[in-house]
Formats: sequence, structure tokens, C-alpha cells
Amino acid sequence: MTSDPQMEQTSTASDQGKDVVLKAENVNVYYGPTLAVQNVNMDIHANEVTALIGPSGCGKSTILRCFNRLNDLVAGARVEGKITHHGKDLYGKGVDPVEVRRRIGMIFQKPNPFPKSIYENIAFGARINGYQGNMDELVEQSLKQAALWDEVKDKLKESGLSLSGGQQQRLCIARGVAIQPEIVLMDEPCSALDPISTLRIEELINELKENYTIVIVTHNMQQASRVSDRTAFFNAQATEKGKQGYLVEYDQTETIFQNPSQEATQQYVSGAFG
Ligand SMILES: Nc1ncnc2c1ncn2[C@@H]1O[C@H](COP(=O)(O)OP(=O)(O)OP(=O)(O)O)[C@@H](O)[C@H]1O
Repeated sequence: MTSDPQMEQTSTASDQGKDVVLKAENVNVYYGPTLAVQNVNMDIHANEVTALIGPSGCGKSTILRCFNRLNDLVAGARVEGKITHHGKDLYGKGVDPVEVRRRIGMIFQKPNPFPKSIYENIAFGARINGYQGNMDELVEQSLKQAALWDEVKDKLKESGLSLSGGQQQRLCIARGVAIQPEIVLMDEPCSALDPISTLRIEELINELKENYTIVIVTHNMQQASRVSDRTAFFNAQATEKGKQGYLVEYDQTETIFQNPSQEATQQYVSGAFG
């Protein structure tokens, strides 16, 4: 084990190239002049759940937002290095960031349904994205995929805001899957939810990975170990220019939690810091 952060980063050497849908190579992210996360290399694999864990401020959300170009919308944010999606530069000339975000959706920490009916929460986005098929069928199918149909099928005209927090988050997931993304990014999707709703979302994540690739940021280590196939542990080091995040170790979730190669990972997953 080493304690030098520059030396610590490892990646999934054993199965690189296999079903890789997103690949980050030497990614640095700056906010203005400040380097917030440095030298991230990681592959995201198809139909898997990848968890990003680590203490506050180590750059998990920043990296997540790079995966669908949401950082483009943050003033002063700049991404260096390369992120490819099926081998194609996600930031390349001619790539439409709106189309990127359609194929690579984001579920946020706080459920954010539109102030519209449950039905319209799903139909609205689909319509904007040019959906021409049977809307009733799409609404039903999306709500079923998000494990919400049985609870709302008799009140589709009621406001999405009338639902509980956990139901609202599943509505947001239904809205997300209705536009048929390939990848779903989730930024602490359960942090505003009670334990029962959290468990429901975790079960849902497990079901969704049959059809989608999922990357989830979570503070909850039990959650990472329950839902993910691979886990990336990020840490931050103090520098004269402030805190800098970096990827310490990325491997199968079982390895990260039971037999990590880095001491810092071992300490973090055993609750010694963070
Ligand atoms: N919009 C922004 N403008 C400037 N700095 C930012 C911005 N967003 C994040 N940062 C900085 O980038 C670093 C990484 O933040 P980020 O939110 O990605 O970390 P995180 O690991 O997701 O943290 P948390 O677990 O607390 O959500 C932090 O130092 C943070 O202050």
C-alpha cells in the first residue's frame, strides 16, 4: 500500500475495453483557476451500476456531471483530458450537448418533478424530444419501469408534487427513462428520502440495470456495496491552492469493500474518516 496520492490511482486493468460505454482519460476539472479534480481515469461498463464514493468535496459530482456535459452549464467550469462515449469524443466538435444529455440522463439529489400532473411529467419531456408513439402506453410503461405504476395509475391527473418524496424521485426516474436514455447518472438520489423509500429506489436501480447503465454518487457506503458492481473511491488532498480531488482506486465493489489495494480506501470503507 502507498500513501502518496499521485501514486495511488489504479484502474480496472483486467477487463479494459469490454463493454465500455464511457471512458475518462486523464480528466482534470477546473472551476475558474482552481483544479477541483485531477487525473481521473476510469471506464464505465454497460449494464452495470458504478458507484462514486468519497468524502465531501473530493469531486464525485463534478466527475458525474462531466459524463453528460452538465458542467458546460456551470460558469467557469473547464474539463481537460478526454471522455469518450462508445469511443467517440463526448466533447468533440459537432457533438450536440443537448443530445448527449438525452442519451445520458441525470437524476438529482432532490426530486424535481415539474409542477404538472403525473401524466404530464412524463409526456411533456417525451413530446419535447419528439416522441410520436402512443403517449398513454409510454406513460404506463415508464411508470412501470420506475416501479410507480401501481401507486399512481388511478390518479394520473393529480399533480406530481402531491406525491411523497420517494414517489417523486421514482416519478423523476420514470420521466428520465421515458426519453429512452442509454445511461442514467444519479447524484445522491436517496439522500432526501426515508429508509423505506431508499430501499425501494435501490431495488429499482437493481432492476433498471438490465436496460440501462447507471453511475451513482452516494455518501452511503452500505448503499454503494448493496447496489453497485464497481466502485470508484475518490479522496481529496490539501494543496496550497485548496483542496484537490483525485481518484484513489477503482475496482469491483467487492474488492473495494473487502480487499482494497490502497490504505486510504480501507480506512474510508471501514468508516475511519469521511
Ligand atoms: N459550481 C462550482 N463552482 C466552483 N467550485 C465548485 C463548483 N462545484 C463544485 N466546486 C468545488 O469543486 C470541488 C468538488 O466538488 P464536488 O461537489 O464535485 O464534490 P463532491 O465529492 O461531490 O462533494 P459532496 O459529497 O459534498 O457533494 C469542491 O472543492 C467544490 O467546492
